[in-house]
Amino acid sequence: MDLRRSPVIDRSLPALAQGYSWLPGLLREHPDGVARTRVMGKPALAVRGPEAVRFFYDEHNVQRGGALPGPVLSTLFGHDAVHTLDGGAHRARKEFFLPLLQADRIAGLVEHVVPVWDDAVREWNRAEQVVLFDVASVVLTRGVCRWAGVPLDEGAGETEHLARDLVAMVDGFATAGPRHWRARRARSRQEERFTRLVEDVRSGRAAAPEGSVLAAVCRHREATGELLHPHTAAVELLNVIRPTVAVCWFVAYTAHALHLQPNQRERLRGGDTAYTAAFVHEVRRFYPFAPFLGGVAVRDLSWQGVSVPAGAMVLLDVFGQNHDEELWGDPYVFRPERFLEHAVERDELIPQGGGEPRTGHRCPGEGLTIGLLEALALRLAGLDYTVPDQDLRISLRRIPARVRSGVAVRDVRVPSERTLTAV
Ligand code: HEM
Repeated sequence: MDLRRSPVIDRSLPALAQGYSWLPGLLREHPDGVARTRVMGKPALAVRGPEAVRFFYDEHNVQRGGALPGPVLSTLFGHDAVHTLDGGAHRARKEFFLPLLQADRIAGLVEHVVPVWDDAVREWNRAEQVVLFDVASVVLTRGVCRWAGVPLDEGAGETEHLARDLVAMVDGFATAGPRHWRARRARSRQEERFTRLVEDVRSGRAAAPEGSVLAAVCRHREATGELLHPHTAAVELLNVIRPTVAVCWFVAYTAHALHLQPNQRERLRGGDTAYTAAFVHEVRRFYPFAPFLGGVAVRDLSWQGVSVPAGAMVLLDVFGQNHDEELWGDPYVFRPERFLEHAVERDELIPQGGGEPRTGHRCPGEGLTIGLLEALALRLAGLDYTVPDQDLRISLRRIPARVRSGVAVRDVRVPSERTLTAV
């Protein structure tokens, strides 16, 4: 089979309309795990499975330059972001993010977010109703900014504004409608503000706490030895803050899982750390977030007997792999125990990409995400609340998916101090 003879109809728009089921549907028609299509005007190969992950993450095969469409850069990642770089330029930029993989950094972020959550819980108790997605986004914004050394004018409601903008950037990257334009405006606004912050720190008009993410981005240098352009530094600082706040998607998914399977709440309250870790993996596997990843073939390639010409797109089906029956057996059942029964291989569970985060494009925030979710899932499970009637559906046609209601809760109470201090 030759990819040059791929379908002539471009699937970019139908892909947006079909959402998460697009590539899994295509791959179902090709049980050998290889499907041909056409996106962004180019022939494209869709792949999944641990071996495909290794093929995709080998930069002698697939690179990122030119793979991400402009509308995604203008909303989700920012232009000139680390996501778009290859080779030496990528490795030099990635150096800025690598300390985030360290256990002490992960613990530091969790230690900043947890007290903010605990303070917020007291407020939720006084409110008639709170939407967990929204309040978690504010908690995460306040916590990550304190940790990263980013100043916020609390009196002016800056935390809530920033939280809304960061959520909008994620929410609007894959649609052509008003959500997309909201995302673009949010990004422009915050890039401008963060660029000013970088310039102020460099000129001494503002202080960056020693050892903070803000201080690091202001000092970081490109492979050429030059300081990052202030706009690029702002883009990369946002590439730490924004995805950390996006953990609110998983907090709402956690609440969804606890509501539909109340026994999970009891298991988490039991305080078994291995079970908590398994639960968090299952939330990241089961619930939809990143649909697929794209790269460009750097030379004429062959994958499973299919010839892939240089310049063709290669798409890694992230959602499909996390729901692949061959890998998971019962992929559409929420069952954390699966992660206690079998150790998961590096390239099997890929909600945040595959391969090695140090050398490739795998998410450098995976440890931060897991650390935060372990702490917040335990705290959420430790709370008592009621869940009024609401629309808890999650549409797989919407990218990114989210619980439609955001999970509204009432009568929030901390049943005992023991539950909170067990974290
Ligand atoms: C909400 C949870 C998160 C999800 C679902 C997520 C998902 C992803 C995915 C799918 C990728 C692409 C991997 C690739 O291109 O091969 C990625 C890359 C990235 N993520 Fe995350 N992420 C999350 C949290 C974080 C956090 C907390 C950070 C903070 C540091 C972060 C920073 C990044 C960066 C900088 C990249 C680009 C890495 C590169 O291109 O080398 N992410 N993430």
